[in-house]
Amino acid sequence: MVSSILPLTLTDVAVRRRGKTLLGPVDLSLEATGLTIIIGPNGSGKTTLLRAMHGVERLSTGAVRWSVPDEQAQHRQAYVFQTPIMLRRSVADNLRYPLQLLRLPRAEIGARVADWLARIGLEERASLQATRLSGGEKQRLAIARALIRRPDVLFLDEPCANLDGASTRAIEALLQAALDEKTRIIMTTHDLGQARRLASDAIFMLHGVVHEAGSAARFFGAPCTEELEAFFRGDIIA
Ligand SMILES: Nc1ncnc2c1ncn2[C@@H]1O[C@H](COP(=O)(O)OP(=O)(O)OP(=O)(O)O)[C@@H](O)[C@H]1O
Repeated sequence: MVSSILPLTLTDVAVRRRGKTLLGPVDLSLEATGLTIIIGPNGSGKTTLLRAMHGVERLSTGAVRWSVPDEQAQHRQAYVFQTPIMLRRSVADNLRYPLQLLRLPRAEIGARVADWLARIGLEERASLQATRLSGGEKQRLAIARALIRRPDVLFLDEPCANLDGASTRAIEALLQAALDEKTRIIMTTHDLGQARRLASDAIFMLHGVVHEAGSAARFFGAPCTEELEAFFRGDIIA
């Protein structure tokens, strides 16, 4: 494996639509390892920031750079949406598809699919149409379908929105295993408990800009701004 596509650097990144600034200016650098949590009130720009990092949001100014050329970096990252999108195929075929696109040998595809079916506990449902799975199962499958390609970086937008405790735990276990395998994870969440459980570093978005950022211990233990303290208390932030 060639060296990581990280660090990721955002320089003066802004996204404006119809005269309104949705994001920025943002200057950020994300190191090679760990899990970054992006938190903030509704509409603060979390998803826009995530999409900008992934290269799917048209920038009005600035640049997003990886340590390798953009095209290479694109191939080595994956993005999982808040509402998982299932191919109208079986559960196993949903896992097989990204590997077929990579033109991996059949035996390798078979082995990886079997491994991931077991990891997400869906071996018995391998031939079921994926659209029939429950919300939690769909999200596990969507994450597995992203990780099966072994990306350097996994972006997740609110992966546990609307999921119960058991489903959330199952997804957090998947993310922890991915971290152990050195996948870099960058995700948004509204769940502060989840943020504390998973983050190695965190970003607090407010009104489209990074209001505060830092290592998890400092960020959660000793927030620097009144707004972040208020957000942790559950106050409404204007
Ligand atoms: N394509 C677009 N055109 C115009 N406005 C947009 C567009 N996409 C997002 N917005 C607006 O940009 C702002 C930031 O949206 P974004 O989805 O990034 O926020 P968020 O922090 O992820 O919010 P939430 O927590 O509700 O998911 C919001 O006010 C949203 O309505």
